[in-house]
Amino acid sequence: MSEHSAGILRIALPVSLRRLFDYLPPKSIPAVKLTPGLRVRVPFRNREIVGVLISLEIESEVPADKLRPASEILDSTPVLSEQLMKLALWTADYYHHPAGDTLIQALPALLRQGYDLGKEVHNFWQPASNLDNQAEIALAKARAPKQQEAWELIRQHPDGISTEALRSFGFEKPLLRNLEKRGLVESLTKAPQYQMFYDHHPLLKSSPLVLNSEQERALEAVICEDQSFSATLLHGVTGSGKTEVYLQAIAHVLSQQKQALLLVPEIGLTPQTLARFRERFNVPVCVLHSGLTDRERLNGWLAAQRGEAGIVISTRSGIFTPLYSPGIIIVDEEHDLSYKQQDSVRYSSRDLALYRGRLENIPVILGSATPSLETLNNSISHRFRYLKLSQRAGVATPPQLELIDTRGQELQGGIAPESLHAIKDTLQQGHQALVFLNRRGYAPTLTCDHCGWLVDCPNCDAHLTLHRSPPHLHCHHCDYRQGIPNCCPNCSSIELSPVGQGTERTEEILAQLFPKTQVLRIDRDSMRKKHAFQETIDKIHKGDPAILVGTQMLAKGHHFPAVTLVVIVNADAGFFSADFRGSEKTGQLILQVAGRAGRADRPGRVFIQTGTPDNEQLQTLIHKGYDDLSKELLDQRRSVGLPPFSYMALISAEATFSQPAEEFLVNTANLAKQIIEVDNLGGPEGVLVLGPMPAPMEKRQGRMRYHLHLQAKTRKPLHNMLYRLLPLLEQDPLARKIRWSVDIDPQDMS
Ligand SMILES: Nc1ncnc2c1ncn2[C@@H]1O[C@H](COP(=O)(O)OP(=O)(O)OP(=O)(O)O)[C@@H](O)[C@H]1O
Ligand SMILES: [Zn+2]
Repeated sequence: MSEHSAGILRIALPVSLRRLFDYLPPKSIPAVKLTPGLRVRVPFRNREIVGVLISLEIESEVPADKLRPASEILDSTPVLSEQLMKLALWTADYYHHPAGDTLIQALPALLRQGYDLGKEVHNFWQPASNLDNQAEIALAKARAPKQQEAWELIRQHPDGISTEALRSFGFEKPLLRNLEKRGLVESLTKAPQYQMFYDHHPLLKSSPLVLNSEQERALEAVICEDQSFSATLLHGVTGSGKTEVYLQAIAHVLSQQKQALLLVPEIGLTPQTLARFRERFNVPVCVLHSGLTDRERLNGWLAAQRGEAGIVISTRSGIFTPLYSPGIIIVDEEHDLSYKQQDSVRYSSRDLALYRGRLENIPVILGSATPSLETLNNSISHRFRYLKLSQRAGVATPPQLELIDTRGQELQGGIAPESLHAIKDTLQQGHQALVFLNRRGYAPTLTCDHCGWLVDCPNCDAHLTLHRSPPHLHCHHCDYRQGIPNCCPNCSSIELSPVGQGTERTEEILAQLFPKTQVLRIDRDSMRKKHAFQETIDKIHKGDPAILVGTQMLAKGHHFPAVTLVVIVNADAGFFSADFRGSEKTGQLILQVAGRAGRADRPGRVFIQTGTPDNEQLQTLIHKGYDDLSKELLDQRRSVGLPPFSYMALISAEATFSQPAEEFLVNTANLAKQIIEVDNLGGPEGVLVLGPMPAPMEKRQGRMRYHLHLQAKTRKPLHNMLYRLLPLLEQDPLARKIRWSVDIDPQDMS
């Protein structure tokens, strides 16, 4: 133990060790006051790394002669607020991940790498100094509304407005360069200057819709209180106008000079959603998602931290976005699996949103048409307030769901005759039809008609998917690709045929059947090019008759007014999945896809094709709806003690060969059982150890995978056992030979 009068810096470092590290202050005394949340550069082993100061201590367990000084304090003010540090440390604790690594991941990449915020200069735009009004007249004549809008904004800022601020209003660089060419504006670089979001007047650009009575009640419930912490489930059927409630709740928050954080699923961040926010508000809206460069991400992060952006819209990792004056957190489509991080710190940002709301003492809204069973259960037990929007907004009516029995039917491109008829009718009426198929590629696999050989991935327990454009075989689990063989490698027959349907094949067949109609395919393959998605969405919005064929990408969050028919091909397979969440997820997906039909003034129909029309859960979903299905599923979960009526941790191990991975989990199971015994964590309320067992997909990416489940009725014993277990696992020599991980509240059990 050593005592140090100048203080000891306790620092979180991005390393895999489950502890914090002690350093002395840097030799050259920093000019800034040492406060938690500053970044510090320190020597670690034989390199220098960036960490975050957690606390100042007087003594250390490290002997005085072993303590090293930090190299440099990187910031003058903390990059992480006290609340965000608490959030990150809670995340590390709850998800049993090393604190340093968790904390560092809460920062944008450039800050992790030690980027110097002190030397920052920003790009600004201001009216040209030798502006002549001919240029203005020319612009007015040019009928370029977006340029006109940008020009008016810049004109209101004689001292310049930053490129970043302009971007958050939706004005990108090329447009600004155009204004520059016209001689209207000029750009300059200078030290950052900030304009607070509430200094933009008025706050609203366009007026809100008149709410229906359910929306009105929901809005009042959310904003009437003192804006302190509350958790609300907004359960609104598809098209019920949840987004309008969010918009108006946000307007209220902004008027109190507070900011809003809206989380959306990775796939839900549609350009229309963003456009809707930018049309409504006259404050900068900052958008954070995986497609940004490091610089763009940092800029957005800073705009939120400094209070320049009034609204932050972000996917999962945005839950750690710093806010100058937090006012509300909204998690849209809260049931979506993309909120759960599947590697490194396996957090659920929906669950973190609730914890953050508590820390910041602000309301949290979880919205969905198909809430997760966890969230529904929380509202049944009154932990969350429950608000329902049971009607579609405006004049739209709920879509009518029909089951199509495909047994004994001749399908074309996977589509039943009755569905084809309906597509034809829909097109004749001048509307659009949407065909949903959860399989991209041409066909799920390729077979030999002669000997029955199927083409398998060499690295995974999976078939290769056949793709036609360009022609190849592709593993969707490990990305392995190969050419299409000319003959069967088993019997040399040249009769190889595709098995089953993929979006490419359905698109091809529909294009043959409806040669005069445009068939638009929307999946990850067809949307790979940069502007492809936006271009296709624009085509759909034109409203001309069309058939849309797509995967999940098309299913969620979109508002296509001309779609009046939805055909769901084989979505019910998930009801038979081995995963205990299979039925829940399938029910949600079917309803989300169905929800795309009839969202405007024309009623919608939904055909659900199935080979198992008698399936009870499918029947419940169609005839009684999601409320009844979710009640049944909750009863089942309760009777067998599965989440949300129990808590789970999944310990996974994988290696090139089975033996070390399996042995590691056998050791883990034994250690777990010893801890249960010694610490008295067993019994009916205690921890159950299940496994080890092979993972449902035993081989993936060339590795053999095993699972061990730990389960308990309450959280506490499970976490107490993990606190004891995990440090022991780190000491197992096998731990270094294999890959292993802990997943708390696991969602993906494959
Ligand atoms: N009070 C209202 N009056 C008229 N139209 C409304 C009203 N509220 C919402 N709408 C319109 O109804 C449509 C659907 O609303 P919105 O997108 O907000 O629904 P949602 O519940 O978020 O949908 P989903 O969950 O299916 O994506 C939109 O076009 C919206 O402009
Ligand atoms: Zn593979």
